[in-house]
Order: sequence, then structure tokens, then C-alpha cells
Amino acid sequence: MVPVLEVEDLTKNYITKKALNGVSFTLEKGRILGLAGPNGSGKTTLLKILAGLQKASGGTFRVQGSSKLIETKERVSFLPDRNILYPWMKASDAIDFYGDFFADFDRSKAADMLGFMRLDAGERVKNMSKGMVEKLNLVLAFSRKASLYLLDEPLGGIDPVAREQIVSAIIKTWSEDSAIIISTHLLSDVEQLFNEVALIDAGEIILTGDAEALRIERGRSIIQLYIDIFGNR
Ligand SMILES: Nc1ncnc2c1ncn2[C@@H]1O[C@H](COP(=O)(O)OP(=O)(O)OP(=O)(O)O)[C@@H](O)[C@H]1O
Repeated sequence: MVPVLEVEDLTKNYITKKALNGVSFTLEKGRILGLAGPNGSGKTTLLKILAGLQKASGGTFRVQGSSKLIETKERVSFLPDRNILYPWMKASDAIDFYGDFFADFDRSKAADMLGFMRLDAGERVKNMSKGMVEKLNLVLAFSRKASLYLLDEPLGGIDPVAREQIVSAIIKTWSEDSAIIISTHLLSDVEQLFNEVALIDAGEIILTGDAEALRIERGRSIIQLYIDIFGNR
């Protein structure tokens, strides 16, 4: 079976900085990978390259076996770490916008998810709280029938109750035909979702593996493991 994602030796050089330095990993269908690392370690850069929004300086990646950008973009749904919707839009406008733009957008799933998140289709983005906007963005990203979902800090700035709703929505609505990468600093809130973990530091993956195997082998939760590795520097 072809993996959903194969990343090989990916690098990204900005003028003054190396943001990614030889990142390689594979992700199979039905798996959720937690991507964690300190600020500036390269998480967003990696996700943007996989989403086709930035060009790598070197290396390759394949989504469902294809490295053609036009195909990888079609197969990847990206939730950016900041809101990209216009303030004047109602939730229903945002759904129409995505529905028109993405051929794989499932409007009935979006309507169900809106209900689950207790969002009002007539509410405008400018009148929504930060948590509501984040939920709406998640509804949009998750209502595409993608092979790979990339969620960049989906819980940033969200209160604990809304975080719980977002995690539940991911569990409830995710189709195991696909795979997910979740980049987050809020490990304790989402580590229950992870099948796999990758810790990234200065553009390099320094630890990767099956989440449960790591917990058993190291006798620690993923958040404790993270603190052990990054806490004493
Ligand atoms: N457009 C850019 N030009 C120059 N350097 C950049 C640019 N974008 C990111 N960088 C640098 O690349 C490195 C990786 O940034 P990136 O945003 O990928 O980190 P991150 O792990 O997502 O950080 P955070 O956890 O703070 O969101 C950082 O050192 C950052 O300063």
C-alpha cells in the first residue's frame, strides 16, 4: 500500500536561516502524527511546503505516491495557524467559498460539523470569538475529502472547553482513509489523538516513533518526554 505521505530529505533555506535540514519520514493511512518542537523549529515551514504554499530548497515529498504539485495540492487540506477568512463573511459564505473553490468539499459534512461545533451559519467572522473562528476554519479544512490533513496549531488561543470540542470533532469526523499531521504546543490536550510523534528541533527531526510504543518504552507521556528533551536547555 502506498503511504499517504513520504518525505525525503526536505530542506528549506531562507536567506539568513536554515529552517529545515534534511527532514524525512513516512505517514500511512489511518495515522495521526503529532508534530511538536520549540518556537522557530520549523513546524509551520514543513506544513506550508507539504500544503504547496512554499517551495522546498531541496528534497522531495509524495502524497499518495505523487510528487506533482498540482496533485499533492488537491490531496492535502491545510488548516493554517491564523485565520484566513474575511471579517465580513458569514459562516455560510465561507462554506460557499470553499465549496466553490474545492471540488472535494462536502457541504453536508460542513453543515453537520457547524452544528456539532454549535456555530451559527448566519454569524459573521468579525462577530465571532477567536475560538469560534478557529472552529470554523477547522470545519472548512475538515470538510474536504483529502488524503492528508495538516492542522497547524488548531488549539492556539482556545479555551479548554472549546479545545475539548475541537478534539472531539477531529475524532468524530475524521475518516481513517486519510492521515493527519497536527502541529501543536498544547501536547497535553491532544496527545491522546496521536498514533505517532515527531519532535523537531532547529529544522531536524530529533525523535520519531509510535506514540504508544514511546510512552511504554520511556515510561512517560509525550508531554513529559518533550519537557525532558527541551526543558533543560
Ligand atoms: N519568511 C521567512 N523568512 C525568513 N525566515 C523565516 C521565514 N519564515 C520562517 N522563518 C524562520 O524559519 C524558522 C522556522 O520557522 P517556523 O515558522 O517554521 O517555526 P515553527 O516551529 O512553526 O515556530 P512556532 O512554534 O513559533 O510557530 C524560524 O527561525 C523562522 O524565524
